[in-house]
Amino acid sequence: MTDPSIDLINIEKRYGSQVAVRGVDLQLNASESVALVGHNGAGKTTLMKLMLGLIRPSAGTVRVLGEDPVASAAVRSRNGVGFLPETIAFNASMTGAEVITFFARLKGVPKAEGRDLLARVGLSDAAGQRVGTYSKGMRQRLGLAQALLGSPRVLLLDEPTTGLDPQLRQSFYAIISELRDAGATVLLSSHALTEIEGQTDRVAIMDRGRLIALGTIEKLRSIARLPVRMRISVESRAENLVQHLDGTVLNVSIINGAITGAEMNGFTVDLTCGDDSKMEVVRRAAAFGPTVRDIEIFPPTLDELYARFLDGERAG
Ligand SMILES: Nc1ncnc2c1ncn2[C@@H]1O[C@H](COP(=O)(O)OP(=O)(O)OP(=O)(O)O)[C@@H](O)[C@H]1O
Repeated sequence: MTDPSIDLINIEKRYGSQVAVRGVDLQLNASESVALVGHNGAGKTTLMKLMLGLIRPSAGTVRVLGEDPVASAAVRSRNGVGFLPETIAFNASMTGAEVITFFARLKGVPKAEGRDLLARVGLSDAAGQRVGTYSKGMRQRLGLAQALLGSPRVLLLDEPTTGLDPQLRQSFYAIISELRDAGATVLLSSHALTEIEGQTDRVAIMDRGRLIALGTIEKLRSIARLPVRMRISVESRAENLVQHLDGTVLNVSIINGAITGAEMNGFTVDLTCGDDSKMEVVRRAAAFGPTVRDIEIFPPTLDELYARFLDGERAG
């Protein structure tokens, strides 16, 4: 097994009496993308700053590409890290091409790579335009292009899709997947839970400086044990199906309580059930006969899982 690209061991970061991050253990590997989610002030940016070596931990160990990122000798690992900050300001009087050439020079990367990256983020046509005339989405794409200079093995992106329209977001996530497939480690922070669902391999949930959950969405679902929602569509009256299910299947509770409340348009039944009784409900519904037209299953969303983990943490 290869060493993790990012290795945080029992990290604490204090600002005076304020504890920004505490007890964080986090290992990220090559060829994986991870979303870091949490409320404002949860500690996401602080973790990224620690990984970048911009600040030192008050306690614990940070290793990025095998090195302490704060150490002056850590040039190799610093060159292997790309970063897109939450807000990035460029010189408004420079063109996009000039900006990317400037950053390419700083990183010791050939100018041609900057041009290629502008094309990759869809800014070729605007390369000769002053950045001051760019829209927020264009500036964000320019920021992403500078973060990608030098083919970094680790990419840290702080709320990267803010200001991007849905189409740009899709192309942004396509770029992230390509980089991940090519072996990079991608960590991106986000508040947009609906948007990141299915876009990253793992999700890390932070709350008030602590890492309270980490895993694939399937793993988080199995830990959270939230109910699954189901929608069954029938050709005949839905009440008959409800009567067939109710009392025959354990752990089935009808949304809105009363059986009649479970009907929608007379032909649709919404149910919730435990994940472990989901298949039993499907079997029973299928046994109801050919009048069952469709069975849809809605597992808990990342939004719901996030709320559940936060509630659990705050209650416990
Ligand atoms: N330089 C600093 N001095 C003092 N406190 C700080 C400093 N930087 C961060 N903090 C505090 O540390 C905590 C974590 O902040 P951080 O910026 O890491 O959160 P975040 O999860 O990135 O939030 P957001 O989603 O708003 O960007 C907050 O309570 C914040 O006020």
